[in-house]
Order: sequence, then structure tokens, then C-alpha cells
Amino acid sequence: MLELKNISWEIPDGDKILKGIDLEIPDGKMTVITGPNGGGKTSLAKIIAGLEVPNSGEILLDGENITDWDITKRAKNGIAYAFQQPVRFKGVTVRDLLNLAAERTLSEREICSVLGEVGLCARDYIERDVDASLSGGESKRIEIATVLSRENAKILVFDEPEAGIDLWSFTSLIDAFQKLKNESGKSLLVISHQERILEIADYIVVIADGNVRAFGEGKDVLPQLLKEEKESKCPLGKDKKGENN
Ligand SMILES: Nc1ncnc2c1ncn2[C@@H]1O[C@H](COP(=O)(O)OP(=O)(O)OP(=O)(O)O)[C@@H](O)[C@H]1O
Repeated sequence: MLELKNISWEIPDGDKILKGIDLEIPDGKMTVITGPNGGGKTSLAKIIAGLEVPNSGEILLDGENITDWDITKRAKNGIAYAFQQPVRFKGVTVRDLLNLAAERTLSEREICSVLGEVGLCARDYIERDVDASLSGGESKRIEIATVLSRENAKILVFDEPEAGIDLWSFTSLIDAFQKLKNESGKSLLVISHQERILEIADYIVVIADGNVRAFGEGKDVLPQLLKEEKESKCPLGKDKKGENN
């Protein structure tokens, strides 16, 4: 299990972005982190992946303190992270990237299958460089396919997988998440604002203003979120003008 204990993080100018986050991410379940823009979701995901170091607090993986582990060590020990804005590499093909992620040579069929899960036709992409020639949506889908290929990963972290993805590919992605959640035994941690992703979550965490504002089973948290949205409130106890209520 991944546990976050009293995680705080501030940026160099002294602004506190995360203010003592306590969370237990259940094993083998799909947990979706949601909340208003700028609330601290990506910052938290980066801290989990080892891209940022918290100013205080601890991260435990299966009881082991991993707070000081860098991104490589965390990746080797099963934490896979899909960036909100994917990194591009000139001279590396889609095939290379997927083989690297799987830590073995995947068959054409396996590559087809994983690209198909994100709505890409392998024939058109397998030998393409993962560089700036890819559109934003293509690059995002390849990034997601890379994380799906990480066979050794125990915890898959996706930051706004829906961003820039067309409706058809999005439907494939929902199916891929459903399959992972039902069959893989892996933990999925997904940052999302998308109602269809929230609907399939086992657990939902609402992060706002650097705090956990709600955490619980999706069936309990989602109706409250939707009710607040209908009443034009943000899920943080502020209305849309930013006034507390
Ligand atoms: N490296 C940084 N330097 C300065 N400010 C930062 C940095 N990283 C994050 N922030 C600020 O911290 C706040 C939280 O950002 P974060 O990306 O974690 O929010 P978020 O909840 O993921 O938002 P969104 O839903 O818009 O993706 C924002 O105000 C952001 O501008």
C-alpha cells in the first residue's frame, strides 16, 4: 500500500502548495484524485513519482519509507508515472519506448494491442519517433500506452489522461482502465476532472487548496461532487467567485 503521511510542499518563493496531506492509496483499486485547478493534484503526483521532494512528511510503500528514493528507484520498485505533458525524445521510436517500458522485446501483436487500448493504429505509429512531429493527443496516448506496458509496475499514476484525447480514444481508455482495475491487481491512481473516469473510480480523493477535502468510496463521494457542481459550488467550500461558504 502507498501511504502519504503529513506531506507538505512549498515552492521557492515560500508559497505552500501542499499543506499536510494524509492519504492511504488502497492496493489493487482505482483511486481518482480530483479537485479545482491549481489545488495541488499534479504536485502530489510528482511527489509520489519522485519528481519533487516534499519539505516534510513521509511516503511509505508497503511499509517502507521511500521519501528519499529518486524517480528511477521508485520506477524500479513499481511506481509508473504518466506525465500531464508527455516528454518527447528524438531518435527513439514508439516501439523502442514500449520495449523499454516493458523491459523486454514486445511482439508486434503485443504492441498492436497496447496501442489499440489508447486508440492508435500500430501500423501508423510503431516506427515513428516520439518527437515533436507527434500531435499533442498522439503524444499523450503514447505516454499512456508506455505506462500500460510497464509490466513490473504495481502503482500506475496517470495525470489527466483525458487531456487532448478525442472521444473515440477516450472510450478505449475507459475500457483499458476498467480492464486494469478488474483483472490486473495493480493500483491505479488517476488525476482527472472527467465524470466518466470518476464514475468508474473505486475511491475518490478531492484535493483543494493543498488539502484533502474529501476521501471515500466513489459511490459516496461522486454524488456529493455532482450536487455541488449543480449548485455552482466548487468542491472545496468556495463558490465560483472564490468566496468561502
Ligand atoms: N514548480 C512550481 N513553481 C511555481 N509554482 C508551482 C510549481 N508547481 C506548482 N506550482 C503552483 O502550485 C499550484 C498547484 O499546482 P498543481 O499543478 O499541483 O495543481 P493541479 O491541482 O494539478 O491543477 P490543474 O487541475 O490545473 O492541473 C498552482 O498554483 C501552480 O501554479
